[in-house]
Amino acid sequence: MTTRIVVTGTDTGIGKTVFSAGLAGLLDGFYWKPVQSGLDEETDSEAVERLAGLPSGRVLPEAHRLKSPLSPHRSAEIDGVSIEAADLAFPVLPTPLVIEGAGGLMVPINRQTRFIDIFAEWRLPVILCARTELGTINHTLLSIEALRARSIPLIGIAFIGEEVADTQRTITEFGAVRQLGRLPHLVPLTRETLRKAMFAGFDLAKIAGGD
Ligand SMILES: Nc1ncnc2c1ncn2[C@@H]1O[C@H](COP(=O)(O)OP(=O)(O)OP(=O)(O)O)[C@@H](O)[C@H]1O
Ligand SMILES: C[C@H](N)[C@H](N)CCCCCC(=O)O
Ligand SMILES: [Mg+2]
Repeated sequence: MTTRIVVTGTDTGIGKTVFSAGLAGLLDGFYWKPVQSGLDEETDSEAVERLAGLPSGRVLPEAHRLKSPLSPHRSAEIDGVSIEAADLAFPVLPTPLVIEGAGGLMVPINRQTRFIDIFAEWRLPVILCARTELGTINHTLLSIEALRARSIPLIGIAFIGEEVADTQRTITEFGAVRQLGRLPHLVPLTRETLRKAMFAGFDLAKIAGGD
């Protein structure tokens, strides 16, 4: 059973947090967003508190909370702080832990280090979230290539959005990667609709089985 899973994505704003909330709920685990940039609106951790249906204490505090909703490296500079890789040592816990990056793989945490460099150090299995809309084939295959070039274990793709069967098939075939499932855009998005959609859309054995 994989106890620590990194959730990353092909871009910012594609649904990593909602998927992470659903996954953490399904695994009855913990959630950690090491670096949160943007504090004026609901943070990722607050969204997971609202959506995951976990007991209190399961959403761990961020290592960095940065004011501006920008790339972490820039948001940190504006706040006059520096994010170091050592700040992002993941906690060792007895139960599953879902760790969410920020934006996509190449997003920098400072002027020398990107999230993908952290993931390569961690060597934890990764789930890559991807849209299903036009444009996702390129973004997803590029992300897969970047993970493979660094031997970062990739459990598979979590598609987010309406079904586009040929796009999903094209990505899994060219990427030689498992499709873990698909999370549609939920209206309304609630703890209940998310839990139902995760049970319907994903095979936990494929996910928890690891890379
Ligand atoms: N499956 C979904 N159903 C309904 N709304 C969704 C879904 N996935 C994402 N959203 C909405 O889309 C917006 C962006 O989603 P989310 O915050 O999960 O993106 P993200 O990839 O985590 O972004 P970031 O890179 O900032 O962490 C949010 O308002 C979220 O509520
Ligand atoms: C602010 C946003 N919600 C994320 N937390 C950070 C996204 C960084 C994206 C950087 C980029 O790819 O240009
Ligand atoms: Mg997020």
